[in-house]
Amino acid sequence: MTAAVEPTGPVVPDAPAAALHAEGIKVQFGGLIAVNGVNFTVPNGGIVSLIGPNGAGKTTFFNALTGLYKVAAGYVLLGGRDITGLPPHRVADLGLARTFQNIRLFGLMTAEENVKVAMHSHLKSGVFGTVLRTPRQRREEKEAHETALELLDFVGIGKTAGEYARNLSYGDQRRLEVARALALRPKVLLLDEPTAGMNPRESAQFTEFVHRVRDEKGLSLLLIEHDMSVVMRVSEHITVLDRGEKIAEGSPEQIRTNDRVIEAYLGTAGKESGA
Ligand SMILES: Nc1ncnc2c1ncn2[C@@H]1O[C@H](COP(=O)(O)OP(=O)(O)OP(=O)(O)O)[C@@H](O)[C@H]1O
Repeated sequence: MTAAVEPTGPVVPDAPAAALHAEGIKVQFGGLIAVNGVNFTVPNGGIVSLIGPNGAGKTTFFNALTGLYKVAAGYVLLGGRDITGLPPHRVADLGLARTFQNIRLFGLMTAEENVKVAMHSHLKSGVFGTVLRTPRQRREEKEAHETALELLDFVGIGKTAGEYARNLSYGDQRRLEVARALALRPKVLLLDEPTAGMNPRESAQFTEFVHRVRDEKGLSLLLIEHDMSVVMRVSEHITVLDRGEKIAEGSPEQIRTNDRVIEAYLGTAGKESGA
């Protein structure tokens, strides 16, 4: 593989040609092994879901991928580059962005300001530019304003640009989180329970939205999702965790009919959920 010029992390020569690849990931909290030797791949342009019962280790695995938790063993490759052990902000700069299970917005900032804050790492003007309001800084401000509005439009909440984040509906706050993650210009986007709290209509629209994000922004996506009807509709590939271990992976059809998955998680509800 050819080494792209990036500021950190060695290029691993035989890394699988994937957007994101994790190998042998282990995360421990004292004596508890929350994730145990998990291998995992998000193909370029793929939409992958991570599912499993409560406490299976899904969020812990996400946190290990994004540098929030330290791994006890294993490594993570983003586009073939080793990002293991890098702090979350470096991981985000290198192209792995995420949303959180519990929405993390600045409630007393407007929707537009929330998106602009995320763009900060891409702006070139330093402290002096900010203080002196140089022409470059004014130009960047204008561009940031336009990009923020474009992103808000893209996620379907352009009209709320001037509203405080805390006044938006729950579904719109989730969309704002996605806009903010997209402002980082990621290569891979991780969504942690994106439809939690959405009404059935919003959940149904969400499937189409995820495909649009992938197609129009050229991203790969990884989701943790509890709503099985969403999982089965949105995913091209599903990985199932149970008690920290990967117990199955495959297409929605393969997962729906996998005996081990049915026993551990889906029960009859999984068999009944539509494709
Ligand atoms: N910060 C932590 N300290 C100690 N134990 C933790 C911590 N975070 C998670 N755990 C434990 O690790 C295991 C995996 O939890 P995790 O939250 O990753 O599961 P999950 O699959 O995301 O569950 P849910 O679907 O309920 O969000 C659980 O036993 C949990 O109690």
